[in-house]
Amino acid sequence: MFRMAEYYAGKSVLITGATGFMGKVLVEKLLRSCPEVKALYLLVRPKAGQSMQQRVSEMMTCKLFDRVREDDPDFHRKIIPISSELTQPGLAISPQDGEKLASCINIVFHCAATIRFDEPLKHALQLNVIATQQLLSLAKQMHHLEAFIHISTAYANCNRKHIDEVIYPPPVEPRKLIESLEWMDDGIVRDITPRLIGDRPNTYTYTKALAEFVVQQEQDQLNIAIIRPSIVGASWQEPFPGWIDNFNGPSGVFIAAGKGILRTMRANNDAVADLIPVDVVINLTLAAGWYTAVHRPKSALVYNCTTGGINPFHWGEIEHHVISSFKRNPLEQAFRRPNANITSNYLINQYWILVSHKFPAFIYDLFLRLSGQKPQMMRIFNRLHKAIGLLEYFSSQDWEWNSENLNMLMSQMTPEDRKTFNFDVRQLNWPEYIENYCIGTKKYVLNEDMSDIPAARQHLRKLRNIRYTFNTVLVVFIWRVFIARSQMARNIWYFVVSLCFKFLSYFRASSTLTN
Ligand SMILES: CCCCCCCCCCCCCCCCCC(=O)SCCNC(=O)CCNC(=O)[C@H](O)C(C)(C)COP(=O)(O)OP(=O)(O)OC[C@H]1O[C@@H](n2cnc3c(N)ncnc32)[C@H](O)[C@@H]1OP(=O)(O)O
Ligand SMILES: NC(=O)C1=CN([C@@H]2O[C@H](COP(=O)(O)OP(=O)(O)OC[C@H]3O[C@@H](n4cnc5c(N)ncnc54)[C@H](OP(=O)(O)O)[C@@H]3O)[C@@H](O)[C@H]2O)C=CC1
Repeated sequence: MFRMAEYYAGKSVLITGATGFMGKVLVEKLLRSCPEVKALYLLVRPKAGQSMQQRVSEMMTCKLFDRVREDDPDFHRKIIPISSELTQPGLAISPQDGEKLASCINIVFHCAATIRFDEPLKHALQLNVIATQQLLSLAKQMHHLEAFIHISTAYANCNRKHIDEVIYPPPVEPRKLIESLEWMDDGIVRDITPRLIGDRPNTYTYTKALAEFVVQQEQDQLNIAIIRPSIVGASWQEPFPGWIDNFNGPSGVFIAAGKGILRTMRANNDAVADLIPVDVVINLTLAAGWYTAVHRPKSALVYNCTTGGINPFHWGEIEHHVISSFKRNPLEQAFRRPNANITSNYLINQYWILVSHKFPAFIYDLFLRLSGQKPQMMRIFNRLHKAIGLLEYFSSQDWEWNSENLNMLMSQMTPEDRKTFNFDVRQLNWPEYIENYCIGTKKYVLNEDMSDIPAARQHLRKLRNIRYTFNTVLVVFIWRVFIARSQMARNIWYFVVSLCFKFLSYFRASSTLTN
């Protein structure tokens, strides 16, 4: 059987979205585990005043590439950035670059997308659907293309409860939608978006579903596979545990909880939290690239890349492990001690938002104002509420994904490849993974030093003392205001105290008897 690294040896690979979270891990893994790969062509756009060359050079200095750098300090010679803005006609690739790509590329990995949940429909359509169409056209001109791998999402069909590894009919014919939106101004598109997306929660899942259909249209002319990851989280094992570089999906929620800002969120404790580590997704993607090129399935194969059906873990458990992990390894300058409750009850959540989010934010902002500083906490909470409001759809229900193709793929790999490109999530130990994930957000997203943990713990102790003092003052205040002034309140109070006293005496007496 062909080993995967042998297959990738001498191959030229085209990657879109290489500067993104998953793209970077894909580039790193290809360079590290397939060292004979010939060249990686990355479609990159200039951004934020940086040229595409500068962006790629900066990316390669990132800690993620430390292991590759150790193995091969000259690894960057294999990386060839190609200037491309995916929302432009022809992907804004120069004719020379177009010719070069047509003559040398063997495999395409299409990762680029807008993953924002609040993206205006026109823009999401432009990037997630039209750019995919254009990339497919470019792929059809590639003389030596062996596989085209498209990264979709497990939630592209989240309007269904059970999702098979098939491409479902699209909610609308993409071509018709593109034609009709062309003449509409942004205001009209905004007004009709809820009607168009129907029972999907956002433009992201809607356009990703359309993109799958667009990809499927080319299955007679290209060897295609579609990867559908669920909620992609920090790495499990590679290149090192806990690597993560963004606030997307659960990461922002974890950080907000670790900072003691997020205290409540609407989620179903018993619903499956379908997190999937980024290295698992990338290993599966590379395996799918190899299988598609070598075995050339007759039609596009879809791989649901999820954990829920194989090794389920629930939001309630995630909450418990995130909070205890951040208590052991606190973030610096936490606003309050980490302590979050998730609930599926709307009213309870609203109550805790008021008591645990808005009230402390108001008090803190008042303190800032009085000390001559700019208030900021209410603004942070408003942004947080907007973000978690968009995520609640995914944390309040479960889905079932079939994973037959994933199992088939695993069975086709050699035992060595199964180790090198491991995507067997049965071995995933969730508490350990969540611990590394939380530490990863601290180290790689917030760039905090692990040596500062004793000081961060000291800060948490200070916050705990402030809380105890505040609670004591509150109790004394309530006592003074209500109890001391009303006979009835006093009677109730004495009744409660005497009841507690009786209970205590009873337990003391019964424990003396048993001894
Ligand atoms: C104990 C807890 C237990 C919890 C249990 C429950 C957990 C539930 C988690 C559910 C996750 C569900 C995910 C579903 C994923 C579907 C899978 C996919 O296919 S798709 C893939 C998934 N796709 C997604 O996840 C996309 C979702 N995200 C969005 O759509 C948008 O970001 C937005 C609408 C939420 C905010 O838009 P907007 O207001 O315009 O804000 P910007 O975006 O412009 O960011 C501004 C700045 O703020 C920064 N920052 C961000 N968050 C935080 C934070 N929490 N804190 C601090 N900072 C944060 C951010 O880095 C940026 O910094 P800079 O660069 O300026 O320096
Ligand atoms: N993260 C997740 O939880 C999940 C992600 N997915 C899918 O995985 C893929 C990768 O996601 P992820 O890495 O998280 O996303 P990121 O947002 O981190 O990366 C997106 C990439 O797309 C590129 N891109 C966006 N717009 C353009 C453009 N106009 N021209 C050129 N390049 C552009 C970005 O480049 P730039 O740096 O220039 O902005 C970036 O490299 C996506 O297809 C997504 O749908 C699926 C399931 C879950």
